[in-house]
Amino acid sequence: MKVLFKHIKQLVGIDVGRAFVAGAQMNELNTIENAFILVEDEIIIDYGKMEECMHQESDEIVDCRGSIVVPAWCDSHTHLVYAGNRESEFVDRIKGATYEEIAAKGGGILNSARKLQQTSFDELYEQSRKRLEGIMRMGTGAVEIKSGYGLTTEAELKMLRVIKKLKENYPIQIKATFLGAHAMPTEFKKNKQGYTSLLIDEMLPAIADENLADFIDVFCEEGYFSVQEMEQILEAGAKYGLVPKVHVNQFNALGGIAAAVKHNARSVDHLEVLTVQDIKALTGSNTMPVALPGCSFFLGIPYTPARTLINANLPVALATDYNPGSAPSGNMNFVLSTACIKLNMSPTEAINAATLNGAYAMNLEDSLGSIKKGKLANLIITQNVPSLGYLPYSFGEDNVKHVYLKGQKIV
Ligand SMILES: N=CN[C@@H](CCC(=O)O)C(=O)O
Ligand SMILES: [Zn+2]
Repeated sequence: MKVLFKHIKQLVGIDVGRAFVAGAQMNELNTIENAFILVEDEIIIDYGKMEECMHQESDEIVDCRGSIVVPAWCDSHTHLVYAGNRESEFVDRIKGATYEEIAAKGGGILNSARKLQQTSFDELYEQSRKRLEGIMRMGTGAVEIKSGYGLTTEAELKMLRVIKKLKENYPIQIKATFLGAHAMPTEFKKNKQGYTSLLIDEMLPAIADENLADFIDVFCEEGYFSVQEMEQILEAGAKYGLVPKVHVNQFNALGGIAAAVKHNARSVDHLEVLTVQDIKALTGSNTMPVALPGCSFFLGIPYTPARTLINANLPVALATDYNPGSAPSGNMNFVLSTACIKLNMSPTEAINAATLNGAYAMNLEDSLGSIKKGKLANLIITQNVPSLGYLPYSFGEDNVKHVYLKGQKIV
């Protein structure tokens, strides 16, 4: 099946032959005015200027007059498989409690873990697939989903099996991350090494046995997992081929970034707190810094200093952090707006961060994140918008007209 997208006002994100873009490169996007794209089944097979389009053979034609076409968003950090919600904690925070105080009283991640442990596989799948369908409609074409609300072997496996079933049933590209080290279960509060051992000796082999994860994550933070514990867990994960993608520097800079880089982390995520040493550790590495502005917005904590990273010639990726506690939204369009408004990123930088750099943060840059012959046909066709910058500028407005994932029309 061949689909020809014609008369595209502006085709954005033409491949530049790099795995990711960093520093000043982030402010460049290759575009073609009045363009076409030809898709065969799942794959982009040609694109170019409309006047050079020779293709007569397509099965379907999509007239894109007035629309901009961009690669679908690549959301490299979510926890979208969860049970219920944490709306009551939201109200507690409005009344003055902090995220940390709520967690210290057994709320937060442990609250979500209790809910998830009591939820059946089928119910968890049902709740999660609705969120997945929601983000697809908003233009997300690739997503990373973490476990970490199970915190027992059985419940972690349940989460990862739900992710696997989502992968099988939807055209959106999904990567799975094992985040058993998300919080210390109450019964292990006085025996932290006991939980780390359970994670390493029981959970990891069981997950590897069913091939349920691509990445391994640890919440490296005061009151959660130390740098040393993180290193121990990452080393164990590496034995099963799991690549690190870690939560670091959300509230405190503990040296987790340097340790993650040492363990060849694909990405370091959050970075609301950042030191000169952290920048040094990232310089020259292959590790992608990932900013999560939706989390800063929702919790009222500092925003990741993206300008500092970009000015240091580093790359930045943007992701939603979609989860019930710190970012209950999977809307990448809002993340782009927030990145421009609060992180002082230009619209061009934000789009690179949400496409190619996001794909790199999931090890998907060979097949997604830019317009290239042979890459997957994951495309957003916008409404009739005046310019590319209008997308993040008009925050809250729905500028997505159509979404195609692997060549299939979603909306
Ligand atoms: N900070 C750690 N994990 C999640 C939040 C988890 C929760 O509050 O449920 C995050 O990335 O923000
Ligand atoms: Zn997270």
